[in-house]
Amino acid sequence: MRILKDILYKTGIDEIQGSTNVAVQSIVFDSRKVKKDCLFVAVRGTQVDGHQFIPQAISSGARAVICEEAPKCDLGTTTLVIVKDSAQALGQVAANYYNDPSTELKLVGVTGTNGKTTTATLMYELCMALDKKAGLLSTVRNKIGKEEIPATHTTPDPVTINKLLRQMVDAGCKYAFMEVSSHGLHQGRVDGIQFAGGVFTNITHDHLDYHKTFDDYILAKKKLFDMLPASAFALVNVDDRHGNTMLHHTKARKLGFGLRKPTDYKGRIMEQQLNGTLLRINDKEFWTKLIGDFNAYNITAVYAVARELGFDELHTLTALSTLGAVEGRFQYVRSPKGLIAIVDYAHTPDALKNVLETIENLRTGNETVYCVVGCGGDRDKSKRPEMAHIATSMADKAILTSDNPRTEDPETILRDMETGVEPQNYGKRLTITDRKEAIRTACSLANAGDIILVAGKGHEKYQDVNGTKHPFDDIAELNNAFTELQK
Ligand SMILES: CC(=O)N[C@H]1[C@@H](OP(=O)(O)OP(=O)(O)OC[C@H]2O[C@@H](n3ccc(=O)[nH]c3=O)[C@H](O)[C@@H]2O)O[C@H](CO)[C@@H](O)[C@@H]1O[C@H](C)C(=O)N[C@@H](C)C(=O)N[C@H](CCC(=O)O)C(=O)O
Ligand SMILES: Nc1ncnc2c1ncn2[C@@H]1O[C@H](COP(=O)(O)OP(=O)(O)OP(=O)(O)O)[C@@H](O)[C@H]1O
Ligand SMILES: N[C@H](CCC[C@H](N)C(=O)O)C(=O)O
Ligand SMILES: [Mg+2]
Repeated sequence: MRILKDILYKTGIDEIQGSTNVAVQSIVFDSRKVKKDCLFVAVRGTQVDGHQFIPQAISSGARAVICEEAPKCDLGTTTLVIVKDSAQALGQVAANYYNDPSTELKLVGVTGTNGKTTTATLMYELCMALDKKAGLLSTVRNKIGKEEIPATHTTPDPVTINKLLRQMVDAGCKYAFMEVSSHGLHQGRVDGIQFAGGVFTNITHDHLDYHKTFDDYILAKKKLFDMLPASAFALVNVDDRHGNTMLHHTKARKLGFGLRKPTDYKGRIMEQQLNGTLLRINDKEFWTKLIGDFNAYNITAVYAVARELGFDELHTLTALSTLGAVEGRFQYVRSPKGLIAIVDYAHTPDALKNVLETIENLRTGNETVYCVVGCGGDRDKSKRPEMAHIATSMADKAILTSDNPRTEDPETILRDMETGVEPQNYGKRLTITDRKEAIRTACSLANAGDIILVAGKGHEKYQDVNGTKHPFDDIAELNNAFTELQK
């Protein structure tokens, strides 16, 4: 419970009608979830305008309403607070409600098209390995110390974020790491949050269905760096051509990491094998269990963050070398008879290309590389032909299949993908709509020593068809196929 007037600071108030000396029991931004004496915040969304639900919120017992425009209905005893930007106000009021938990933590935000989950999760695991209690907000899971809380979004709504950060502080966490998606930044989900550091991994093609232009997408990511205070650090991948753009208006300490250009944290792959990578960062060399150039970037960023947070160099390196793959990120599944499958969340053209390149570099002989891949429905359509092109040109055999068709017809998605297959690669591809069947087919075609990449779903445990999430797990499907086919 909080008194309204105590939680309205920095919300950009234009006008108040009614008393602010009233108690609110919770903050709600969905009229369907309104409870008695809550504060309802009306937000203009991507589908509907939350303002239209103000009368419903009031009749369901909202004690106060924050909005941009006064409703026409009778307010009764409900207090009305008119602000310039409700989404921004929601972020701020949520932080205020929970007493600014982000200021009591060293909170590092990670943004970028690919690598957010891996980088944030490795940072969290590094802290825990060093006996520094930490929290994590990620696509795969949220963590408060060792306690696990299921994740619904990459970056949750502001009320959930602040609630979880407060729970982290109460549980004794000193550090927290979170993925900050471009949707989250654009929708003000982290407005009101104070970061101790921001990390930019990279930016490539994705989410152009939502952000419309690549420039808008870049600007959304840049917002994280624009909002950092002077006491924070801003760490960017200098090998990405938009890395420096992120730093243009930041007040924070500017730092770089990368594998190519000289910079503050310069990594270099010294040796790469199926079971790990010998990495040099500046003048320090160590083994990591992670594989691939992209993971060398991720590990270099994690090392840089650890050093910027003041962690001891030797302890950090020792702990880093113990960390393994993040679930569904270049995760190995081996068959009893020596087939190697790799489950990876590559769901963008860039990620798919990186993973196939990494596999190519790990080849020791004449292994055949199979790639099972699909593209999500109700998502950026322009990546479909590109991903099919990458799969059929880089793997020896590609099996195009479904990945969360959502409200779209899976066959239509596959036809979109097929337009990217070049005539010389027609013979290398099979199209099998049913993902289970696609995985099984790859397993039946492959022989010992061959490599099967199953891309796109990673840790996901479902296939979303028309709003119903049917249980589905790439790893379980692979293991079942290995058993049934005695591979
Ligand atoms: C497209 C998108 O990002 N939508 C998010 C957004 O909802 P919206 O703007 O679409 O909401 P809306 O339906 O237009 O409604 C507007 C407002 O009216 C309210 N409302 C609506 C109906 C009603 O009856 N009563 C009512 O009060 C809604 O609660 C909302 O506040 O704000 C909601 C609250 O924060 C989010 O849950 C929701 O995420 C949806 C479910 C989603 O799928 N988001 C994905 C695309 C997403 O955010 N992904 C990124 C990761 C992307 C990546 O990098 O891979 C993420 O961070 O997870
Ligand atoms: N630094 C990186 N650069 C490019 N690709 C990467 C990088 N790290 C991981 N990947 C690839 O991208 C995939 C997704 O990685 P990860 O889940 O860490 O990214 P993410 O940014 O959290 O994605 P999402 O936006 O869907 O949450 C991985 O499975 C891997 O194929
Ligand atoms: N965060 C991404 C995940 C995509 C994963 C892929 N399996 C799909 O469903 O398209 C999105 O929601 O666009
Ligand atoms: Mg993620």
